[in-house]
Amino acid sequence: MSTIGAEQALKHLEGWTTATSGKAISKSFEFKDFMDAWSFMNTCAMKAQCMDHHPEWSNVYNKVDVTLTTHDAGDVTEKDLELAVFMDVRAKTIHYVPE
Ligand SMILES: C[C@H](O)[C@H](O)[C@H]1CNC2=NC(N)=NC(=O)C2=N1
Repeated sequence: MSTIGAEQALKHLEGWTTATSGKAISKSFEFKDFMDAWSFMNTCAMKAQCMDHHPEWSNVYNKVDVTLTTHDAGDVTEKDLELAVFMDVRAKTIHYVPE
């Protein structure tokens, strides 16, 4: 996996910032309610599992705080960028329809 570093990754992303002294990237996502936040996390969890690349994140009601880094590399890699792009697309398209 190639290390690209936070600064390089941020050139391709909107709303993300550097974290952990440039060794990670972070973003806070906000949704309509808990179900939208949970739906977002559910989809991203499946993507993360498929990639074998897992986010550090926390959820409070409609907010999800995400930090991405590659533990094996100790830095930001293309895998973090791929997961960040997936999260941004998912956050934009999310639409929870209650029963
Ligand atoms: C053994 C397993 O493939 C590794 O521990 C994976 C799991 N998920 C991971 N997730 C993240 N974010 N970084 C890693 O280096 C990593 N490594």
